[in-house]
Amino acid sequence: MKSRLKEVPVGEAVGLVLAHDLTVIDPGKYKGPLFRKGHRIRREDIDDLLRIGKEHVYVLELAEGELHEDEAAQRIARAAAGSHLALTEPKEGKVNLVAQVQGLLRIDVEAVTAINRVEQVALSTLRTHTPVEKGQTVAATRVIPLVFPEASIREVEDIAARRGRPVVEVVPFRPHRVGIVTTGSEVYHGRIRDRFGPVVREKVEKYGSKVVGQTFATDDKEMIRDQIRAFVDQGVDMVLVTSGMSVDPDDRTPGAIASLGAEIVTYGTPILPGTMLMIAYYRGIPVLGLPGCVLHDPVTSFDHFLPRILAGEKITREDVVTLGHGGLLHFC
Ligand SMILES: Nc1nc2c(c(=O)[nH]1)N[C@H]1C(S)=C(S)[C@@H](COP(=O)(O)OP(=O)(O)OC[C@H]3O[C@@H](n4cnc5c(N)ncnc54)[C@H](O)[C@@H]3O)O[C@H]1N2
Ligand code: MOO
Repeated sequence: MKSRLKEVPVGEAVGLVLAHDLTVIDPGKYKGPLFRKGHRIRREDIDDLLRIGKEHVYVLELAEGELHEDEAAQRIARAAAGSHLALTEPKEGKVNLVAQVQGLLRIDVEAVTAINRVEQVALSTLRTHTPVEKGQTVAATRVIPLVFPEASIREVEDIAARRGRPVVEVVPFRPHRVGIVTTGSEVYHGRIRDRFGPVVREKVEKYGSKVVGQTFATDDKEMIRDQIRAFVDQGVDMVLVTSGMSVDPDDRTPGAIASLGAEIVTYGTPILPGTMLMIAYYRGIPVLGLPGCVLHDPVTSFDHFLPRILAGEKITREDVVTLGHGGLLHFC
């Protein structure tokens, strides 16, 4: 049986779903809907309905196997939401997923596509790996028609359940203790003032981590290497080495990181600016070589990888090579 219209006295309409818009006219002041089609009538609405002359209303009777849009949206949102997300109350068939903590948004992109293949379902999200703030809406779902087949919702629920991981989740950042090694003889000898330290510190602290020390090295491979090792010996959770990442004879940072015997995940990323970034792990601790552009470009490859690492991800070569599509942030 399909849903159908039914006339009921307003007194008996509480909890039922209005089948059409109800318009109120206040002469000279307002003309517009008092309640919209799909509104679930509440006890406190009865006086308003009687005041505009409605003693009876048309309501929708849902048939077996049919859901109201609000309930359908709620079930999709519940199926998709993983940890650290809250659902808003449904409104006009729409439910938002709101981050409950600051952290890294992780999306199962394939699952989102599979869910959107189900007819008349819409699930939209921010891009995966976006750093999000507490209170930020990270995804929203809605169904298109007012009355929705429950079978389609079950299809969505099955897709989500089969993936074995949340479709949408927020992973909180873990506080890291960070050491900065600033390279460059011009900075070491005081020919120019260090501007890299403050830039990196601000980015790290924005995500709740702490810079526990900054040391300075000339363009000398051994000196840079020893300062990285000293931070790791001291027990930091991450080392960031600034500049000296290019191809000039005085660019010693990649060689210094390699000479530690670190596992080099990548020297080079398909994100621009920030192509000359290095990601390595030394005794399990992430060591990043930051190219000069991190100093002068507001958004670079570093801004992509930093939140992922702070959320506990171990970056792989595959993670890096798949970033070319959309990796052109701007020309530099
Ligand atoms: N032939 C090529 N040249 C360059 C390439 C390339 O692929 N081939 N890549 C370019 C790209 S992209 C970038 S990014 C930079 C990489 O720069 P470096 O990491 O080597 O940075 P430096 O040359 O050491 O420094 C750049 C600039 O910034 C000043 N600087 C560095 N550290 C500090 C600091 N702590 N405080 C203030 N200022 C600092 C430094 O004095 C230089 O002027 O290479 C391109 N070239
Ligand atoms: O590597 Mo530069 O790091 O693209 O601007």
